[in-house]
Amino acid sequence: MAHDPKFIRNFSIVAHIDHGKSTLADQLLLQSGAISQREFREQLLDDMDLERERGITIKARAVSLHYTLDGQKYELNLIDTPGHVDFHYEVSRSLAACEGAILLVDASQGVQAQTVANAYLAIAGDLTLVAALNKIDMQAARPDEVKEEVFNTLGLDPDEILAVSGKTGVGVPELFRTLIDRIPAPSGDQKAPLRALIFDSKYNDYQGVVVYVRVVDGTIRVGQKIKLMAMGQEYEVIGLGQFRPREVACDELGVGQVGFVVANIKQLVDVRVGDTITAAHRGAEKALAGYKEPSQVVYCGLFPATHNQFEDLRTALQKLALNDSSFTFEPETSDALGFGFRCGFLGMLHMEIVQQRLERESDLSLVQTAPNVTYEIVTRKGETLYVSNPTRIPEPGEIEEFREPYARVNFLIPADNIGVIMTLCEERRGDYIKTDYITPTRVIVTYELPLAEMIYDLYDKLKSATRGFGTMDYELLGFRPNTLVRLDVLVAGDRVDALSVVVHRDFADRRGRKLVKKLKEEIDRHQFEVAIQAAIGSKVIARETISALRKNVTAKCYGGDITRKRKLLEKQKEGKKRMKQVGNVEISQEAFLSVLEAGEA
Ligand SMILES: Nc1nc2c(ncn2[C@@H]2O[C@H](COP(=O)(O)OP(=O)(O)OP(=O)(O)O)[C@@H](O)[C@H]2O)c(=O)[nH]1
Repeated sequence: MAHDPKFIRNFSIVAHIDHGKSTLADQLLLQSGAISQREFREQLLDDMDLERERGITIKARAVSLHYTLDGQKYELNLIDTPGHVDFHYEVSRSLAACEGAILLVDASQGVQAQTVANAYLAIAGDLTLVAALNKIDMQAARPDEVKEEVFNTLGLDPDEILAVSGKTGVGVPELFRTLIDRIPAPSGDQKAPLRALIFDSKYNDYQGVVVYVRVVDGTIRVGQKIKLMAMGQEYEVIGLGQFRPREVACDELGVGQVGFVVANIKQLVDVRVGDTITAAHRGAEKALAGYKEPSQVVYCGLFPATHNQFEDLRTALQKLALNDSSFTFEPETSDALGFGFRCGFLGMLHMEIVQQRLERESDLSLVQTAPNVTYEIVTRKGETLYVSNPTRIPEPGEIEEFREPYARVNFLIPADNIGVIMTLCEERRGDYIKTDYITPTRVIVTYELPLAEMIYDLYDKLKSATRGFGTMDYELLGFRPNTLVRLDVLVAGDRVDALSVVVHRDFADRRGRKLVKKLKEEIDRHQFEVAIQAAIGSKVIARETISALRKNVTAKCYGGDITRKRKLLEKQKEGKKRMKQVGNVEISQEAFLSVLEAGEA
């Protein structure tokens, strides 16, 4: 097939989570003949187990399909994007390879926080937006109102908004026509030296690194020597192809085409997403505009529950990093927990996913410390430090200014819930910015909040406060100074480094009291009395005591009641996996995370 860019369209689907992107993508494949009815039902695009279970797309994918409109054959390249707020970064990098995007909105749920956020990402990337209401087969669909919401939030013309069903396929032929009519064809220079944008990469046991590219200028050919411009490395192209959705090999990819390159690249770290591929001989002078590095915003320590599994954990992390270059890890030593790793993630959901994959794929049992953010600290000596581990925070006397990251958060909620959301944010040291009505009953409330106050449970709190109807989105704003202190915990007189947290001074006393109380509940009684203290520097601000176990209590527990005994044993077995011996005291995984709950207002 000739690669006339005139007949190529590159686009993404952007939507709020669960608004039906994957289903629509599959429907596009079905209606273009790329997959069969049976395959359609099997949800082809989400091939990771975890994704399927959780119903979210984690990694961006690119699929090429061929569609004939009015006798002309078109190549349509669909680049799938994740919808969750943690994965903004992946959305932007996928969008950079496109000229257009389908903005998909669930016709019953209406505009949600990530509908707005993702639409803005597409607009910022100068893409043509094709708005479509999805799930119009549903009884609860309310197309007219939702069109109005799209108009009020994004200013898109209601008359141009399509209505489709990814499930039944209704409206999809018209969607194809609109995509072809409205999205501009790629406009590269066929004669110029090769420039291809790397928008994703994936590790594969057989081929090494598979690089996803969009050719901007020139042509890439099998056998050609190429250079990755940022890294400066040269490789020979040993394979090229497209996903349709199965791998289909080809000899070359021309202007505007999207496909994959195999070139004997050994490790994911050798490739930088956003880099430009050019020819090794007489290549392009100037690279394409790359994009930002992913920024890890949440950190936590991961420690093997048993001491001898450190190397296993390292192996497991390295393996995972082969396919996810957006999380980081480095060795960390904790007095309390021994050897482990400090890991950085794009957000809370990302953290949860990584942890689950680790446990699932490597049979490790892990102890996780409370997540925290990175702090910017200016010392009395004038140095600026970035600290993502509370135990590394200098003593109070050495700190000139203590700064924490802030985010601007948009809550899209029913107007009835404005009050609860405001209370939620005020309790979390939020600064109110504004309220915008998108319809008389739905609003966007904007706050600026310390990131540390958001990472644990803000999302869950929002969901329960709005009975599931509220959604949120955030963008990082940078660091701001605050009166922050490190709160330490001493168990039986020893500081347990893994329990240290950073808190605002005004909340420290209350937090300290709650924390020791919570720990008292979480730590089992021992044969001796255990004191639990919260301290700032050397000043103890709260204390609880776990009294010693009396012999006859155990005797009773392990006595006649057989079901109770069994339950106890089971619980013990379960708990054992995640217990850590700290000095003479056993501390459970729950206790390590309880520092978070103690943060709740
Ligand atoms: N009735 C109806 N249900 C749909 C339609 N499209 C998707 N769904 C359902 O909506 C849910 C979410 O669909 P997905 O395609 O997984 O949504 P998604 O946007 O890809 O989700 P993420 O990748 O997690 O963002 C699934 O239960 C689908 O079966 C539709 O047109 N009609």
